[in-house]
Amino acid sequence: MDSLRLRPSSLRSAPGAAAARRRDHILPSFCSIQRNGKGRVTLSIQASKGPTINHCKKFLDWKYSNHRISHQSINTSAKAGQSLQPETEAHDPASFWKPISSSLDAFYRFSRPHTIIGTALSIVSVSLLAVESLSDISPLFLTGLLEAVVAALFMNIYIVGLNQLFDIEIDKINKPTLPLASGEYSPATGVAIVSVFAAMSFGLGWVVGSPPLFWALFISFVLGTAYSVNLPYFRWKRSAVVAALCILAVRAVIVQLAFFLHIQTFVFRRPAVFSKPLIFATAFMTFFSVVIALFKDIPDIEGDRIFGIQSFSVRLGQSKVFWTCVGLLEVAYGVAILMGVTSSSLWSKSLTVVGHAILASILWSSARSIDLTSKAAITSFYMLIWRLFYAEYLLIPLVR
Ligand SMILES: CC(C)=CCC/C(C)=C/CC/C(C)=C/CC/C(C)=C/COP(=O)(O)OP(=O)(O)O
Ligand SMILES: O=C(O)Cc1cc(O)ccc1O
Repeated sequence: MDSLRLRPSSLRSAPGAAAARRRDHILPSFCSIQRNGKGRVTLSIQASKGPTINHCKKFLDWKYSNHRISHQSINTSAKAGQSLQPETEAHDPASFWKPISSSLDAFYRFSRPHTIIGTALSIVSVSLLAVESLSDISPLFLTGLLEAVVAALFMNIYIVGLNQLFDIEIDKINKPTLPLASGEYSPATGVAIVSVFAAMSFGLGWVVGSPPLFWALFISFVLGTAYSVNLPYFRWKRSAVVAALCILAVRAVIVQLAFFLHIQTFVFRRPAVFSKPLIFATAFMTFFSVVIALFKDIPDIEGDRIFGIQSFSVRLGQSKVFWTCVGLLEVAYGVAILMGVTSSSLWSKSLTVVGHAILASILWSSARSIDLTSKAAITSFYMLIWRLFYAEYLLIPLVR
């Protein structure tokens, strides 16, 4: 651990101390703060995560912007741009891998892995709905599926990356470990990454030549852009209803219908038939998309309030939104169980009923024990919702 020492006076007497105190808990994963009895504040940097002194200065600049603290008042032996890793490690072979692993770590966080897993699983799952017999699982099918998944993941990275580019200030409060908010990525790096991924997604969609795939990418691009960009008539995330509709349109409608049509009509060259499991998947994911759209903002009310984002949690309160989400999912599970009961196939009936009953009870027992005053608990519950989303896509191909 290397450390930066701040002048004690700058943290005690400066104006705006209350505002800065509110930010005291906001630290990127590589920083921690200790105060001693004499009012001296030490910010410790975990060198293994690879931040440079510039990252730390940028972060301190923001965090203590209400204090009279300048770059000059930070005492450190490291020079600007220099990594905080100790010099003795310079020739250590392990130090060769550190920048690589910290870049991979930053890109991993930038890609919002929970959304990536959700997109990949959902496309594989709906593609399987077009499979009629084992002989359909051919190289033709696997290539068509792979092309669709890769193109969608590129677009997913564009959408979530663009969102981070336009939310840098909000994320400094709500999600300070995201690489643009923490200063690990400069805005120029962010712009370069999202541009390359959008271009690769459209490039792949164009080369494949599947109309449903191309339209799926294009509509997701338009909605993902309109959701985040700060231009007149856009930044639809400001309105909770429009924001939820964007997510619903992509996750509930486009993913189910367009990716099914890509496999059914473009890969298999069969007529489009909207089967019972496909209608079930679209209806179920309508509930799930609304829940994701509402729930993702529950832990974020502090930053959203400051930046005028009128999320349902900001308007109605966290507890109301939390229980609405749990209620919506329980209703969806109830409908799924009823659908399972009406199935003519015994194995599908049993798996659908038992599977959904298990998921519904996991949700209910976790909801009853949550501490809604803890941001960490709400965030981990949000991840449980994503795991239930993944589990649903494992069940959907079994619905007959
Ligand atoms: C290409 C295909 C078919 C899928 C992409 C899969 C995605 C990303 C679907 C979501 C569609 C969409 C319009 C999303 C916009 C939502 C978004 C970027 C939400 C981020 O919400 P914020 O609350 O702003 O951000 P944080 O969660 O980072 O706080
Ligand atoms: O993908 C989605 O359905 C919505 C979404 C949720 C989230 O927590 C972060 C990014 C994002 O796009």
